[in-house]
Amino acid sequence: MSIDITVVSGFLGAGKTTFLKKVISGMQGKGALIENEFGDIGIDGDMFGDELPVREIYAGCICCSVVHDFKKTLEELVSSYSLDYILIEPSGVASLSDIIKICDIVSKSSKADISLKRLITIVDVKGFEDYISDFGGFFLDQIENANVILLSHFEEGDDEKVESVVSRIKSYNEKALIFKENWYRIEGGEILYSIDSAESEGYALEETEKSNPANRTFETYSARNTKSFSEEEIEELLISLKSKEYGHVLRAKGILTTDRGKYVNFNFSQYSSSWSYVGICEESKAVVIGQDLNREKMSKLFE
Ligand SMILES: Nc1nc2c(ncn2[C@@H]2O[C@H](COP(=O)(O)OP(=O)(O)OP(=O)(O)O)[C@@H](O)[C@H]2O)c(=O)[nH]1
Repeated sequence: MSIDITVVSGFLGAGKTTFLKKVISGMQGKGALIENEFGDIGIDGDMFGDELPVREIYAGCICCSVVHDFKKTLEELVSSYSLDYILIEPSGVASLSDIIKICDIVSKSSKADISLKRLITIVDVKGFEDYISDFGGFFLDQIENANVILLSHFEEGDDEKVESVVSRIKSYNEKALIFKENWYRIEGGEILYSIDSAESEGYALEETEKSNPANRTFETYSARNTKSFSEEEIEELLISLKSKEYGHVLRAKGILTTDRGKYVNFNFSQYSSSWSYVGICEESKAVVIGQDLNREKMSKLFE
């Protein structure tokens, strides 16, 4: 029996973790998840509770600066645990083509029967144009090498925008299955069924012109044991991260405590932000990814 690998890539905040959380319960057999975060602190791993074993690799991308950790983790998983499937969530700025290559190398060296079953990229409709023009080197590699593309961050009535993004995606990758429905509103098993019942073209590596490594293009700020916030202050925080006051913030997320002793999960990108109450967490923490970050101001905000 082969071990099916599903890679869920997509730019910062596209919805990778949200997608995985939805579909995990519909996966058949015994599996594990490799969760990669560009920031110094893992946030997403906590979102999976004990649904399946999660291996977290953070402080860089599994395709470059922490590639050895990734190879080691993948080798160990394929050779020691009789798994049926492995899910991989690379950081939002990872190169999908490099991850495919690493999976191929591990497949050959371990003699394990690994099948790259789903190479999924989630495309944020709202951020599409800006991400192509500002970070094309990272973003296009994810689009060109996917065999399934899902769209995120759009609502009913956005049909024109969706069609324009779909036709741009087709110009970069005409073979991928583009799933136009709003998966965010669909039950996990149904999404998997739709993806798997469509004919897949397999994959052919596309060599995108390489950009600078992610750790030379993006920087991160992280904080543990962050201060407490009122609900109003959390709203203000999400608005203020949009201004240039803190630098060019592309993504921020974390777990904060409120002045009423509750825990809140917050999510920020330039195109959407939200927060919601979550159960008791081990610690409060925040991670910010961007460019020219103002660390002094950032630490006043969180610490
Ligand atoms: N409205 C809407 N919100 C979405 C959609 N997809 C994701 N979100 C929200 O966007 C935020 C970020 O989603 P994540 O799943 O954490 O994104 P990610 O790609 O894992 O983020 P990073 O790995 O940190 O880059 C969360 O608040 C999600 O609930 C979507 O299609 N529509």
